[in-house]
Parts: sequence; structure tokens; C-alpha cells
Amino acid sequence: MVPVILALNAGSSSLKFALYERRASLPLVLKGSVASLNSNPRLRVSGAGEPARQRDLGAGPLDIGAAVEIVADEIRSMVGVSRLEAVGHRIVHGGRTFTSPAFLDDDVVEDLRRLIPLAPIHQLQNLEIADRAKKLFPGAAQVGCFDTAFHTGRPAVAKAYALPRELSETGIQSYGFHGVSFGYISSELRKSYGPPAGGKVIVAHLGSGASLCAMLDGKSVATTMGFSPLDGLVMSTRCGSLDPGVVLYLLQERSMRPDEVAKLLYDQSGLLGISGMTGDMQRLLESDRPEAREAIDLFVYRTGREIGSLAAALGGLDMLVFTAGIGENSPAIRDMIGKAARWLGVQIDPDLNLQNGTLVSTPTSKVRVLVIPTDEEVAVAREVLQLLETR
Ligand SMILES: Nc1ncnc2c1ncn2[C@@H]1O[C@H](COP(=O)(O)OP(=O)(O)O)[C@@H](O)[C@H]1O
Ligand SMILES: CC(=O)OP(=O)(O)O
Ligand SMILES: [Mg+2]
Repeated sequence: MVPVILALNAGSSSLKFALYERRASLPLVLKGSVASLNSNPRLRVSGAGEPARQRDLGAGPLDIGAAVEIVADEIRSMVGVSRLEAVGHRIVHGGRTFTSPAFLDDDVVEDLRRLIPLAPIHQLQNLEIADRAKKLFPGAAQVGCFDTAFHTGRPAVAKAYALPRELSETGIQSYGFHGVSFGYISSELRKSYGPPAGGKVIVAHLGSGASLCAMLDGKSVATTMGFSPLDGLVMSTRCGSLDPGVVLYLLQERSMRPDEVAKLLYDQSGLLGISGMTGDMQRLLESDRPEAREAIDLFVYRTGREIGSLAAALGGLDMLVFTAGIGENSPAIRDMIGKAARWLGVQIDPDLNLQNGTLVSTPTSKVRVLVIPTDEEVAVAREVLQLLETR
């Protein structure tokens, strides 16, 4: 029996998973997700070439430990645990140390725990999942694949904050996230367009967390998230870019405690905060309440502005790629963002856009606009395979 590799991808609203045979081409055995962890969670699973089956998991919220157990049951029903050679984890923060995949031994986990304050709603969960996976699959190697790694090669100026050097030298800098996804998109662009990977490209990863990456020849040169995954675009429950004066004001004048400010900015802001209803974009699009519209408008406005900023960092724009939950599935949001970027030469074709195919720009659009479904799970499995081969 060929050994298998399990990839686990815990996002802020979902746990995605996929199982592959350990061969160079990574044949898929099983793929699925536990989505909408915060309310009305749903399990979706499909075997290779099979239609997906779905199951509602109650009203929620579902904690991540329970989600891992549900995934483990699915895996065990498919393959004997002894076949599992490795579990790869998407881990959002690798800091300055982890710029390539690493086996999650005790020392590495200790180092990664120190980064929890830099990505509180992700890193703790990522490490909890790794800990559970160790217990559930004791014979398998545990490997971390880091979101920050893809952005390591950006020019120094793109990573720096205008703070005193003593602080910058201790690691207070921009790291950037969603790198596992951006790395996958970069590899897809290389397949289609060769080494230049489309030239000057902006990839819009619009999911529950959202960020843009400016890529030149497939490599990250700038990105909207920074020191933490709070920065940049408006997200499901995160505020995105915010004048640091607001944080000071809340602490000093409103007497909020630091943990209350953290909760506000990570869990109660973004689409949820503006709409007062939900952080789920699909539900906002279905709503006719004016607050829902305001949330969508700010999401689009800020994404449009950041596209301008990244196009400036690139010195032009050849291609715009949409990916992740919103980017892959919402023609309406793509259309609005396309209009905000029209001055850059972006022209989205309404019919192509509605079909959710790969190319959605008009033949005369100066910027090619593509929709490429991300696959962070296979990107994780590839990194795991590479690491296993160097062992
Ligand atoms: N058809 C759709 N239209 C609009 N938004 C959608 C659609 N399908 C999914 N989404 C949105 O995608 C987001 C989740 O994206 P996803 O990339 O799965 O997030 P994460 O990985 O961060 O958990 C949610 O806001 C959800 O509403
Ligand atoms: C880094 C981050 O925001 O990830 P996600 O979008 O999966 O929550
Ligand atoms: Mg995600």
C-alpha cells in the first residue's frame, strides 16, 4: 500500500483537508472541509472523482478540536492510520526563522508558540491542531508549512516600518500572510505562462481573511498584510488597515484593556462590525439591508485602493487574479472590484464573469483578469513531500 500524506488548512472560518498518495504527482484520495465554523458548520467531503457529500453539524459554533476529530474520522474511514506517513499543517506565522517547511518537533513548536501574539486567532489554533494530530496519528511526521515564507524575498523597503531601528531589529516588520495560497497561484501561473508567471501580477486572495500580493515573475514583492493578519483589506471580522491613533485612543481615552481591543479588532470588526449582521460575504450579498451594502461597499473600496497601491509598487499591471472563497465564487464582488480598477486598464466581461471560468476579462482589456481556485492543501502536500525527500 502506498503511504499517504494528509494536509490540514485551518483558516479563520474553516478547516480544509486533503489526503494524497505519497507519489511525485500526489494523486488525490480524499478532499473536504468543515466550513462556517462560527455558525451552522457544514462538513463537505469528496473522494477522487466522486461527487461531494455534505452534512450539517448543528447550529455551531464548532471548536477547532471537534472539527479535527470529525476530519480524523473521515480519514480513518478511508485509509488505515498506519498508511499515514505525514501530516502537513498550514501555519500562518513562521516569523523570521521559519522560511521553509519544518518538522514540528518540541523546539520548533516552542519557537512557534512565541508568535501566537502576532497572529492570535490563527497560530494558537494551528498549534492545537498539530498537537491533536500528533496524538491521533502517532506514527506520522508532523510538518509545518508557513504562510509568511512566500513573502521572505520581498525587498527590504517593502518589509520595513518607519519605527526606530532598535524595534525593527527585534522583528517588528511586515511579514505578509496567505503565502501558501499565493505560492500555489504562482505555480499555476508558471505552468500557463512560463518563468515570468504573467509578469506584473496582483493576486487577490479574498476569503474570510483577505490580502493582496503583488508578484513580479511569480515572486512576492509587496503585500497588504503586515506584522499580523490584521492589516490591509477589510475582512470577515478583522478591521484591516487602521490609523494606530485609533488603538491609542481606545486604550488611553476609552480605558479599554489590551485584550478587549484585540477582540474588537480581530473578532468584532470588518464586515461583521460594519453590517452588525454577519462576516459572511455570501449572506451580506443576499441581504437588502443598507448596513450590508455599506459593508460590501467598504470592502470593495478598500480593495480597489490597495490594488492601486500594489500596482504602484509593481510599476504597472499585467494581470489580476481572483482567488479564495469570495474571489472564486462571487461575480458581483469581482465586477465591483474590476470597476474600481478600471483606470488601470481592467475590463471584466460580464458574461465570462458570470460563468466563473478562468478568464473573465474582455479581449481588449489591458490587464488580463483570471479566476484561479486556490489549493492550499496540495501546496502543503508538495512542501511535505519535498521535506520528506530530503530527510
Ligand atoms: N458564492 C459566494 N458568494 C460570495 N461569497 C462567498 C461565496 N462562497 C463563499 N463565499 C465567502 O467566502 C468566505 C470564506 O472564504 P474561505 O476562503 O473559505 O475562507 P477561510 O479559508 O479564511 O476560512 C466567506 O465570507 C463566504 O461567505
Ligand atoms: C492569514 C489568514 O487570514 O488566513 P485565513 O484567511 O485563512 O483566515
Ligand atoms: Mg483560507
